[in-house]
Amino acid sequence: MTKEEVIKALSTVQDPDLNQDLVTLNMIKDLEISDGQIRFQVVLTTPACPLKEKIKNDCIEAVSAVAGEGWEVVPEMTSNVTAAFDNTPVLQGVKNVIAVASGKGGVGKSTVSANLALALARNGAKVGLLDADIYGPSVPTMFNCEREMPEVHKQNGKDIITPIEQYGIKLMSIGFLTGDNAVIWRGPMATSALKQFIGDTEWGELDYLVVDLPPGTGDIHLGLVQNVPLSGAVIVTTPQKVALADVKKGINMFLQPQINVPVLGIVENMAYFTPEELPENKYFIFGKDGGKEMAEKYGVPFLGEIPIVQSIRESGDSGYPAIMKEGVTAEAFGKLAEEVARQTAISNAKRSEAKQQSATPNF
Ligand SMILES: Nc1ncnc2c1ncn2[C@@H]1O[C@H](COP(=O)(O)OP(=O)(O)OP(=O)(O)O)[C@@H](O)[C@H]1O
Repeated sequence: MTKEEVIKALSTVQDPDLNQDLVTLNMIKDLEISDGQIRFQVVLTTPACPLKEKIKNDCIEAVSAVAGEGWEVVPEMTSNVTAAFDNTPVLQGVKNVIAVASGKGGVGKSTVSANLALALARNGAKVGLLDADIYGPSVPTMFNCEREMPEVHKQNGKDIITPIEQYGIKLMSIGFLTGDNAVIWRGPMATSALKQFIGDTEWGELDYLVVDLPPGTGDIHLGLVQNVPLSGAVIVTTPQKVALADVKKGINMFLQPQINVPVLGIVENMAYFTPEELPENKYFIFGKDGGKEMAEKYGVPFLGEIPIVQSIRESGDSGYPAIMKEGVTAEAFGKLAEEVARQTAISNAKRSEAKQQSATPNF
């Protein structure tokens, strides 16, 4: 067997999400052929790739078919999360900024943000969570670090904030800086405070920074999307008709031409009630499939359903997010994280393809 033959075989294996073969996508690294073994790395675009097993099996099948008997094919599945943009002046070192938004309050946006961030980290990614809900910061309570004060140091005459680390992710919330004192920010002041707060936090290297936005579609949102390079937005809704009507506003905000942020998809929170001890029993108390139908209507991906489970509320209040305990909720948030990571990778691939095409001269 030669390396060329192996590469040729691997160039028949497609990444089903990105619709290109692994060799063209530059995903094959460190190919070695020795002692009856063909070893290589497959570098996926996210550690949470739900297609990991399929791609691995496709590689083994394609190479084995060419190599024949007597060869063992050993792909090593690794990952390198793709970045939304190269060399952005804001948030350098942060590959993807994912905004979590909702058209209206109380749909569980903060709960989804916190558990999504932890689920991404559980799959091996470097993750930060920014609580941009400056009117009602909830990260300090949800992560049991209400008494923490982030360290501030001077760098080139500027105050730089070190985020708090808890449960393996980096956290920043205006709540850390204001304590119990409610802050009344007005439009432009809120935008500039938030901009400073984001830019002056030392995040270091992150694969994903999840941003929990305030509810609604106001000035803060516009300010944020204009000042921070967002990979995409996740819209949280509940199944009721009234909540779904607000989703439209949320989607439209991100898609308007001067904003133009891809909507990674819709997640339906509180999709149905389930008793934790009987997870197969599902009660669709607010109606069924509203989020899914909304996603279809607007042509955006449906990212998944999160059930209403008593422990989600309890764990949020006790500072120990639900995903940290095995069970039906950990499973639901795990699937959501896989889907968000997947849609981010797809969106990044589309963006870089469009960039290459616009850079290619048209003869
Ligand atoms: N799937 C769920 N099951 C049970 N309780 C939930 C679920 N999702 C959220 N909750 C609870 O609902 C309440 C509101 O959730 P959360 O604070 O996340 O909403 P929000 O949309 O961020 O609110 P706000 O608009 O105030 O920012 C919290 O007490 C939370 O624990």
